[in-house]
Amino acid sequence: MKTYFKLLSFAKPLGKFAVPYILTTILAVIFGTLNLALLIPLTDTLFKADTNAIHSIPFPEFSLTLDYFKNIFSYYFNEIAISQGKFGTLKFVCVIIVSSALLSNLFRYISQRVMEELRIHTIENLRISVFNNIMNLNIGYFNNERKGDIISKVASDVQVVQYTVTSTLQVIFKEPLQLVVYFIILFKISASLTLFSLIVVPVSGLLIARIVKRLRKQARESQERFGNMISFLDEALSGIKIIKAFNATEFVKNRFNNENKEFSRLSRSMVRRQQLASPLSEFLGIVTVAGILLYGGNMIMNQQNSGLTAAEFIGYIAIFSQVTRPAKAISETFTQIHQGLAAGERVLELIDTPVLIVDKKNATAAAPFNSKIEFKNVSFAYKDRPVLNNVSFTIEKGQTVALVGPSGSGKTTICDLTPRFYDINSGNILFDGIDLRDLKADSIRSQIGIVPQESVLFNDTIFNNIAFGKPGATKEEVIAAAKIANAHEFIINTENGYNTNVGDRGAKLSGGQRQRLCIARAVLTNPPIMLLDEATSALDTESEKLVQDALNNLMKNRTSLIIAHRLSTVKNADKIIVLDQGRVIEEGSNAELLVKEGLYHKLINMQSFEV
Ligand SMILES: Nc1ncnc2c1ncn2[C@@H]1O[C@H](COP(=O)(O)OP(=O)(O)OP(=O)(O)O)[C@@H](O)[C@H]1O
Repeated sequence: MKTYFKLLSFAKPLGKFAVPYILTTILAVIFGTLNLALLIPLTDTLFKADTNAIHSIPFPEFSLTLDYFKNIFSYYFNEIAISQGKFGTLKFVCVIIVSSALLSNLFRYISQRVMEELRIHTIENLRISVFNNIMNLNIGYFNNERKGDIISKVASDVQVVQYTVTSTLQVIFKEPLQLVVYFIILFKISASLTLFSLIVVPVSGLLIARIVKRLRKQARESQERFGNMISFLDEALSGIKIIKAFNATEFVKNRFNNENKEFSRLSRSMVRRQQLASPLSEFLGIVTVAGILLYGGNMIMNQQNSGLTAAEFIGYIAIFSQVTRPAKAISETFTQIHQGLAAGERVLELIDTPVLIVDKKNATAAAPFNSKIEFKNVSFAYKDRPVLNNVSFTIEKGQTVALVGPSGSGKTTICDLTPRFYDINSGNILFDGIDLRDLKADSIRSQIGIVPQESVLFNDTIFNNIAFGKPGATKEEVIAAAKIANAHEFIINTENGYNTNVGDRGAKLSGGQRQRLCIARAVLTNPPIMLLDEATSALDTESEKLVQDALNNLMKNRTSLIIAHRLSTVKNADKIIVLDQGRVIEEGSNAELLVKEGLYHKLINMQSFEV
């Protein structure tokens, strides 16, 4: 129930929808029921022996009861029967039946429109909240979650919530109201028959509750399986080249098929349960109608003093046969709501995941960078896996600092800590002497540019990929950045120049071209500090030179921290930090470190760097 109300809170402002919905639904229910109740005078007229025997009745006195309205109807009905005869009365009843059917359907249509509005509005809000929260989450969250699962929560689970949880809103109000109104009329016609029929309702309720009990757990499991399938799909699509190169298509297909089979098994079992509820309640409904036929028919046949006329009995059966419809709708909703709630829980988990890296209340905006970044006794662990141990070093403004060390020594981690993608466990990272945690994260990140090892491009035009970090950048600015990044020449030779689409993750471009676009993007935002992860993938000499020149242009007049993979980079760096197993073990210039004959010397001798 908590989940349900939490999901409903996304329907705000509920009042805007609730009032018109309730009003139109009440009217639809009233006219809908009237329609059926009119069967009684209709049958009465058809089977009445003689209208001449009818006498005038007085106009009823006003009172706010059901009987008053019934008496008004009887009055006019009587008058018409006297003046127009049998056929005239029949016409009168038919006109009223048609009018009330028209009104009932009109109001039902309006109420459904309001409900659809509410449904779409709620889901829109829910989707925005989920996506916003995902974007706000810290990078660490994504290391532990499967991308496909997140995708399936946003894409599929939100949809399930739409079709189950919000559709129950309709059922929660309308169907019970319809049931109550039907039962009022039924009681009015015959209290004893209605009491008899009421015995069956709790019995069918209990039976259905038993059937649907396991549904929620199954629904959750099946949604998780679906998430796995999307993950596989995502991985398979991104790694299609490798899959083919390693002849692993069969392996990947099998993995996907297994998940798919398991998902289908769960879906089958769930659907069977869900579908059992509806025929069961319908069957129980028919059993009740048959019971009433026996019981009520017997009353009439024996002419017992029940006050029930044949016409009333037919009207009664007609209305009672309609009772099963809202009852069925309610039972169906109960079976579906489990699926909706399970999906809702998964979506809410994502919305409620706390954003771990948030600005302190009194955080200030960092002033433009003007002196140094300092790591002071920094220790850091990914969850409980220690990675950096008491790391200290300084990057002075204008310096180029190279990080070197064996694989897994913690170079990337240091680069990720500088823009505060993670919070450290102990020590301080100081930006111009102020701890990162006392500054607004945005104000630091806006002063840091990142060129990752693997180019990150979006399926968009070249222009938009470059202008990504600077919304509203002009064409001239983008071209100037592309020129500095040695990218302009190749861009204007593409099919549509700056408007060429780069394909999924930049698939339509070469590796060197992708890198140069990423460099152009960094140039355009013009940050004073650059974090660079040098690409290790071998490019041909021509392309390599273009990229290297572009990087040199980018680093000019900036402060740079580089994960170095090239000999030229380390040689030209102002300072080299040598890491081993999360510790800084050497620090100095190329010449100083070579003299020491330590790890750096060893790395050079092992030809760990590309020339
Ligand atoms: N998200 C993560 N969760 C847990 N452990 C991680 C995570 N990312 C990295 N590590 C671990 O932290 C250590 C340092 O990783 P890091 O990526 O910083 O090394 P690196 O020096 O950049 O390595 P390489 O040169 O191979 O890129 C490694 O042992 C790695 O296994």
